Amino acid sequence: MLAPVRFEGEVRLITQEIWADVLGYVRKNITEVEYHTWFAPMKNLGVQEGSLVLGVRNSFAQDFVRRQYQGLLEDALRSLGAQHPQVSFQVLPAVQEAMILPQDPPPPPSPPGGKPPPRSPVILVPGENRKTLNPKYTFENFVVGPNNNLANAAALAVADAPGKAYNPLFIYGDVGLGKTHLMHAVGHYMAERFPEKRIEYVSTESFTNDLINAIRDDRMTQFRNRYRSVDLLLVDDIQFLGGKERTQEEFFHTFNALYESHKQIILSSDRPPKDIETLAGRLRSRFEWGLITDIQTPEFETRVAILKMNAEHNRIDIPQEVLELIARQVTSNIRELEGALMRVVAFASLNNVPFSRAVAARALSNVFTPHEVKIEMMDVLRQVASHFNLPPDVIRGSGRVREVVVPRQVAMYLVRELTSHSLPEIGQFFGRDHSTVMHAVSKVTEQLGKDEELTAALDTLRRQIKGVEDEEIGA
Ligand SMILES: Nc1ncnc2c1ncn2[C@@H]1O[C@H](COP(=O)(O)OP(=O)(O)OP(=O)(O)O)[C@@H](O)[C@H]1O
Repeated sequence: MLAPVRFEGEVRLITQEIWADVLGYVRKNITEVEYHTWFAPMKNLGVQEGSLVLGVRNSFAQDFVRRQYQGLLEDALRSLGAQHPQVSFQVLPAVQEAMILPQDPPPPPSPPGGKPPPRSPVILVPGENRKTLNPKYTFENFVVGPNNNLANAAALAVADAPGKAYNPLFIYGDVGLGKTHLMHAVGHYMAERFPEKRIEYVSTESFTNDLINAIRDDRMTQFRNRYRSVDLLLVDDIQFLGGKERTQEEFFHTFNALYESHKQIILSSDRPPKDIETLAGRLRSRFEWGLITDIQTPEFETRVAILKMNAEHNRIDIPQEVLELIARQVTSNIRELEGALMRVVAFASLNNVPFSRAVAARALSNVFTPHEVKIEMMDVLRQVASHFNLPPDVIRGSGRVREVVVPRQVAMYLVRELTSHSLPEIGQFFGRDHSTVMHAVSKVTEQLGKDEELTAALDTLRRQIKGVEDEEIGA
């Protein structure tokens, strides 16, 4: 997802997602010919000292693009929130240039009317059996929480005893919750232990397209060999089989062939087999033969842990409170959660400012509207505790000295104001009953306007809790 780039000085990153937004903006403002000539081959090299560095093929392109398009690129960055956008260009060394060209040469054409050339014998080189797997999607990189621990345990069991533990393993859940990641993790695990095993990962869409092409080109034997000779078959988004009779028929035979020879099958779907409409009964029942497990949306702590792991992975030093703010804003899709983190990283890099809650709130304000920010009681407690320089547990504890009582009342007051929790819920959180909360709220209300220090503290705290401090974000 990220394009981490090491520079001599500061290491900065910019996401492919942001780069895609920049390209989208540019494309709307120039002709297609210009776009394909100058922008399609460009490479995003990341951000260095607030400047977006773009790789171009040679010094001619460097001069031309600088003269013609620098302003447009800066406008694009401005539209994404950069306050002082800067763009610079670097001629790519030959190796990096190669990376922007298509990786695989096109397949040689089949001789007209003749059979396709025979397949050369397959020699597996290390890693060859997992070339369709995303290197990032391993068990080590999978954060386990209450939302996915069953699916994770099932995947581990399958990885340990492929074809024996649960066959098929059927993982379902909403978009972007880690189904593909877990499937690939099994693949990596198996590839490491058994380098000679054949592993095939395919989306249902690719399986369908392969089938259509095989029928069209009269290559059904090849098609069948490909899918029926594997040791581990991973099929993503199997719900797309619904309504495709011919593909279902072919998949049915593939499934049987693998199952009968004790080869492992893992399927992912956005819903359980019983909810896949127009799926042939015999396939549905086969999908139910093994184990069906789901992945739910992750809770707050798991979301923070995922962000933390991502940041560490990319060597980004980002404060916990910023991660927490991001985790509160994106609650239901881990792909979006990771995108939000990268948006914040890119925003801070482009504006050359350190990470803070304010920067994160600004970076995400175009994507997530403030009313979506859900404030938790713990947020309020943490901010109040840090404002008064007390540990959160002391505020919730039994201390009755003024230095603790006032912050406790302020915390209760702000929880009442900023969350929708009821008085008894707030009381329970603070280990008190609801009448204590009512008392705290009226005590603080009484002081408002009279006690300037308290009023100012409340204002600051409110802004901090909402992540909208008024600090100037520009460099
Ligand atoms: N528990 C987790 N720990 C770490 N990263 C995770 C976790 N769950 C998901 N991710 C990350 O979230 C992103 C989306 O995950 P993935 O593609 O596996 O989702 P999916 O459920 O297959 O989505 P879709 O239904 O769109 O195919 C990936 O980058 C993945 O690494």
